[in-house]
Amino acid sequence: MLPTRLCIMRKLPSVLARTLTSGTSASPGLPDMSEGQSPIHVNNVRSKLRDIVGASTNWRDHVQAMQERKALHTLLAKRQEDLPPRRMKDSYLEVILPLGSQPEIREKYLNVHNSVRFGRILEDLDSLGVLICYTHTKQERQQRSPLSIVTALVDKINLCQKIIRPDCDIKFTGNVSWVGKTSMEVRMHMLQQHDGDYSPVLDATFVMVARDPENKRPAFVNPLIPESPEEEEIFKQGELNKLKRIEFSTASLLKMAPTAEERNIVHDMFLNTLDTRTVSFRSRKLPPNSVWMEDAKLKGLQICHPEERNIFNRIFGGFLMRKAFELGWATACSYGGSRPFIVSVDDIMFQKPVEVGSLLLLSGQVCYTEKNYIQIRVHSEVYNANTKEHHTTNIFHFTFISENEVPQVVPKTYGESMLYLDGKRHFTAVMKEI
Ligand SMILES: CCCCCCCCCCCCCCCCCC(=O)SCCNC(=O)CCNC(=O)[C@H](O)C(C)(C)COP(=O)(O)OP(=O)(O)OC[C@H]1O[C@@H](n2cnc3c(N)ncnc32)[C@H](O)[C@@H]1OP(=O)(O)O
Repeated sequence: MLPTRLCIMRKLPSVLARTLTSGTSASPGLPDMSEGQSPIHVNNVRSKLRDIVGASTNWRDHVQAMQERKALHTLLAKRQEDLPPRRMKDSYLEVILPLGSQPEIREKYLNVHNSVRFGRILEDLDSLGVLICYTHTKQERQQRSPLSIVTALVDKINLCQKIIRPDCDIKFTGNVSWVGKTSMEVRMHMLQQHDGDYSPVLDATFVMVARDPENKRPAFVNPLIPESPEEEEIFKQGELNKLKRIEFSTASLLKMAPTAEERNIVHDMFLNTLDTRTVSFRSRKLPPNSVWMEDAKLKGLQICHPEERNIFNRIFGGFLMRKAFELGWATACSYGGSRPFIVSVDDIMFQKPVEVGSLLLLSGQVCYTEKNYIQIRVHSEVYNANTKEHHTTNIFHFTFISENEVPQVVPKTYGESMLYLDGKRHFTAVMKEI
C-alpha cells in the first residue's frame, strides 16, 4: 500500500505550513494577492518574459534581436551597491493554471493515467522562477532588462501529493528568498484547489544566475533585505543551502574516495555477487531478486529544434527537465514493472547551455533502490557531429516510488559502484527531508 501523502508538511516551519494550508498567500509575511494585483495566467508568464528581454517571436529574427540586446550593456550596474535593495514581497508572484475552470488548457497537461504531466509542471516552474527574478531586479525606468537570467540549479522539489488532478485549478506562488552577488535563490510552492481550499502539492527551490545582455559574463543583482525574523530565517537558510551545496560537491565521489562505511557497502555487495562454486574474483553471479546496473538503463536522443529555444536563443531549461524527467520516469517504469510516482527532484545542475541545433543524448540509469523506491540519474550531453566531441550539460536526480517493491539494483564495476553510492547519498538526503 502506497502512502497517499509523501508530505514534507511536518518539516516545514510552522508559519509556512499554516499559510500553505490556509488557501491564501503561500509565502510567510507576504501579501495575499487579493489585496492588490490579481494572479497572472500561466499562459502570460512566457509572453511577459519575452517582453522583458525583447526576444524575437520568429526564429529568423533572432540574430537581430540579440544584436539589439547588446546595446543594453550600458544599463548594467558596475557594483551591486549601486542597485536599490529589494524586499521579499517585491518579487512575490502568484500564477494560476486554471485546469478546473478552463478545461481547454487541460490537454497539454494530461497524461494517460488521467493526471497531470509532471514534466509540464517543471516547465512552468522554470519560467516562473525566471519571472520572479526579473521582478526582483526590475528597474522602474527601464523598458527592457539588460540581464539574461538563466537557471543554474534546481536545488530541490519535494512533492507531497502523489497525484496531481487534471480537473482542479492550480496556483503557483513564489519569491526570491536569498541573493548573492549575481545569483538568486527562488522558493516556489504549488497548490491545488479541492473543495474550495488550496492544499499544497510541492515546494521547489531553484537558483538563478544573472548574466549580461549577451549571456557571456555574470551581472550584479539587487541586494535582498529581510524584513522580519521569519524572513531573516529564510535568508539564513538560503546561505546555509549554498554552504551545503559546496560541502556536497567537495565530497563528490568524482573528487574523493568513498567513506569507510560506503566502502564496506560496496565490498559486501561484491562478496554477495561472487559465485561460491568457483574461487575467483571474476565469476560473478546475480543474487536473487536483483538486476545488474548495466541492465537498468534507457537512452534517448533529442534534436534541439528552434521551437524549444528560450528567450536567449538557447534551449529552454524547462524543456530539458521535461525530457530528462520523462526518460527518468520511463526508466523507473520499465525497471519496477508498475507505475512510478515522483517523490523528489534534487540537485539538477545546468552546467552548460544547450545550443539550438544540438544533438542531445540522454541516458537514464537506475542507480539505487530501496523497498519501493527507485533513485534515477539522468545524464545529458551534447554531441558535436563535426568534432565528434561530447560535453555534459546536465545531471538530473529523480526519486520515484513504485506501487510494488522493486528488485535490488547491483553494480558490477567500480564506476557503477560509485554511481550506486552517489544515488544512495541523494536518496538519503531526500528521505531526511520528507
Ligand atoms: C514563439 C516565440 C518564441 C520566442 C522565444 C520562445 C521561448 C519560449 C519558451 C521559453 C520561455 C521562458 C524562458 C525563460 C527562461 C528560462 C531559463 C532558461 O531556460 S536557462 C537555460 C538553462 N540553463 C542554462 O543553460 C545555464 C547553463 N549554465 C551556465 O551557463 C553556467 O554554468 C552558469 C551561468 C549557470 C554559471 O556559470 P559560472 O561560470 O559557473 O558562473 P560564475 O562562476 O561566474 O558564478 C556566477 C554565480 O553563479 C553561481 N553559481 C554557479 N553555478 C551554480 C550552481 N550550480 N548552483 C548555485 N549557484 C551557482 C555562483 O555561486 C555565482 O553566484 P554569486 O556568488 O555571484 O552570487
